[in-house]
Amino acid sequence: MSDNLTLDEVDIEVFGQNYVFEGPEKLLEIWFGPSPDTIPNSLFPNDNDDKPPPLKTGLRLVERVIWNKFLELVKCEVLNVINNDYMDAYLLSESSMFIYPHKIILKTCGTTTLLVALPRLLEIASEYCHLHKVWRVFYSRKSFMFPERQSHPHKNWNEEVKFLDQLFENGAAYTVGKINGDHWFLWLASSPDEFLSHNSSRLKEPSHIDTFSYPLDEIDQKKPPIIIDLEDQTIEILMTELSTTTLSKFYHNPLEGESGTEGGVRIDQKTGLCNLYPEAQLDSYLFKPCGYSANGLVGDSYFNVHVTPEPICSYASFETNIPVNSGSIMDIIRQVIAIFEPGKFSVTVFKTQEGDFDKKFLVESIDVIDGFSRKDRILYELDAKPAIEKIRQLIPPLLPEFHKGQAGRICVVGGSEEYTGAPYFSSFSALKLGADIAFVVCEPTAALAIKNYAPDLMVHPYMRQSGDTGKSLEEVINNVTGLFPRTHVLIVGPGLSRDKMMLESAKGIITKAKEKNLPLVIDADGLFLIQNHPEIIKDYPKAILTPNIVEFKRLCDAMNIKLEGNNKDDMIGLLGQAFGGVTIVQKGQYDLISNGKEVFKVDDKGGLKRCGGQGDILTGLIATFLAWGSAYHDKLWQHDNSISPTEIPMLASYAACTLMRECSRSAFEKFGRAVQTSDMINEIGPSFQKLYER
Ligand SMILES: NC(=O)C1=CN([C@@H]2O[C@H](COP(=O)(O)OP(=O)(O)OC[C@H]3O[C@@H](n4cnc5c(N)ncnc54)[C@H](OP(=O)(O)O)[C@@H]3O)[C@@H](O)[C@H]2O)[C@@H](O)CC1
Ligand SMILES: Nc1ncnc2c1ncn2[C@@H]1O[C@H](COP(=O)(O)OP(=O)(O)OP(=O)(O)O)[C@@H](O)[C@H]1O
Repeated sequence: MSDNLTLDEVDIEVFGQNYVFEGPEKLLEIWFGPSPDTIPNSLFPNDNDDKPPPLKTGLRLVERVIWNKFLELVKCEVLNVINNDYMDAYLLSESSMFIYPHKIILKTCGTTTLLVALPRLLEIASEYCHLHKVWRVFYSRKSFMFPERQSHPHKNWNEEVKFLDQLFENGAAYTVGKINGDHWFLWLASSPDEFLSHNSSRLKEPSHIDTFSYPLDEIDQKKPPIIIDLEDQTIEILMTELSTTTLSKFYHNPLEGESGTEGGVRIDQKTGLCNLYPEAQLDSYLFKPCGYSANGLVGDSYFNVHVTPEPICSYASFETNIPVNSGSIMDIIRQVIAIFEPGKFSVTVFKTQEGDFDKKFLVESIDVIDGFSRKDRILYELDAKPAIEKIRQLIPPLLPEFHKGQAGRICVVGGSEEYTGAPYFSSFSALKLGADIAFVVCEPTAALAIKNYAPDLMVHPYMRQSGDTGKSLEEVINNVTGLFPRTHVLIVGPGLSRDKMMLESAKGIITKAKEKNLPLVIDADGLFLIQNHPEIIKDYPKAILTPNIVEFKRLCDAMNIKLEGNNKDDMIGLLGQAFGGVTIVQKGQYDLISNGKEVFKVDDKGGLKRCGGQGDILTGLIATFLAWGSAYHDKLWQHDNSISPTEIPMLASYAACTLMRECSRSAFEKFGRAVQTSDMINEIGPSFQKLYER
């Protein structure tokens, strides 16, 4: 840059009078699987080591010359490549490309023709990596500054959507923000039949999109099912009207040294960009006469920075998938803003999962920055979680023609001299969620207490503890099974106690329930019974076991599943397999749900008080969702019957776990340390409304 010329004059001298550059990038993410280990032929060196595997698999096997050719279609070229164990990061003449084994992220600015190259990208994945199916696709960009300069299909959003829709069926296109101001376009599609924990959007089956779940009859006993943690988060800070002082730093001044990589390093230091993530492996580049790009790698995450410093179209972007939380997001925004001194900026946080903080809270935590006034704050839920969408279909509508009992009749077998709260929590939660009728079958002294808490419950004092006179084991079992014609789902265990007669009765009741094909939820002392007699429940796919951490370990011991040599999170799949397709709900800091074939993970935020009885609420919730699943298959109301009966236990468990955590979160928010299980029961209605009512 000449000392005597203004930046505008430099631009005119170098580029000519009408030169402008389109800084805002097009961003494409193609996922061929949820994680590197879902990609065929992943080369994991040892199953047992904790250190990350080399991950030099999948898309990373494609040779550089192939990518070079591919990038010609995009109209950009490679300037430099860096890599680490997790990915290869390409610095491009027009932005960046990140290649993981299972996904590719391509971001290009100017008048590049990114989408034109997409069919070739799918061919490359198929030809060189045997990746014939795509699992998730995102395409997004901010509204262009100079749309008239773009080429097909980027001339307008409708053309881009049409282009993508032709490649993948049932994509969803969104516009977010002010149509007559800054706005964003987003197109996305993901696999239709997800076995996942949470929050990614879901569409119907596109030609290139498929899932990776195992059919039950193909279970490989040695291989644990894949655990899908879809946590993925991208933050973008897009800045315009950068200060002249800042802009001048991104011009090449021959007196200071070379441009290119050497110049990039100079800029990193001059601007403080190298301090954003001091631990990052940084690859930066100064263009001639101006402009700057950088890729940074931090473990399995990246960031990139691109700067268009011409004053007439000044623009800088910062993007990262390095996780932030609501505490640290302001720090990173402030740091970036301080470096670029923009006149205007926008922040986009794209999250597939709430993780350890509420997304609403995250958006609200993006505070006002000194010197700026906020014009807009938008929380946009792009699409419901796939499982949630299915669960919504299972919820019976409230119709005037329905009669008493059709929306669910739940029977809880539990409640002893010692424990009266547990069966009450379980049965009352079922009612609060929307079951019509709840019975409690318990020991006579417990019956008195429970009748006093809740006249809404029907309490049958049929159970007997050892030493009680007046009823034989057979009579007890017959009395309880007499309720079966009026029962949709049976819960066994809350407050049952470990009394021998109570456990023997429970055993007989479970056996009879199986003969009647009744869905079963087994918890607490019911699990103690199963731990000693796993054969009672083995191979009964209509059973759900809900162990806490201690009960889970005992069940694993009973089924001879050893922790040594197995990843902690793999155990649930193995236990589900060992029980022959019974659904296991492993409760804890996060909940894992598995039928031995798939694993759902639920880590939505819960409260911080661990009062006794929360597990009992969960059983009541699961049972009600199960009852609704039966009503769905009995065609109680009109629907498309798209959900198979075998999906119900996993979906019901998922629904109940998400709901339970939301109840505990909201009750804790109100009462803090004083919160009680009964306060959580009061949150069932509002929480259900929030999560599941349309
Ligand atoms: N209000 C009522 O009426 C309620 C009644 N209930 C009924 O009580 C009955 C017994 O149920 P339970 O859970 O106390 O027995 P069980 O699992 O054998 O635990 C034994 C020991 O294991 C431990 N431990 C347990 N959980 C753990 C964890 N997550 N993480 C770590 N450790 C854990 C813990 O050991 P500690 O902490 O004392 O060392 C505990 O003492 C059953 O009928 C149930 O339905 C409950 O539903 C609550 C509300
Ligand atoms: N550390 C945690 N963080 C968040 N939620 C948790 C945590 N631990 C348990 N939970 C939730 O609390 C509920 C009950 O789980 P818990 O492990 O306490 O079962 P439990 O011992 O059978 O309960 P109960 O007291 O009814 O016998 C579950 O929904 C679980 O997800």
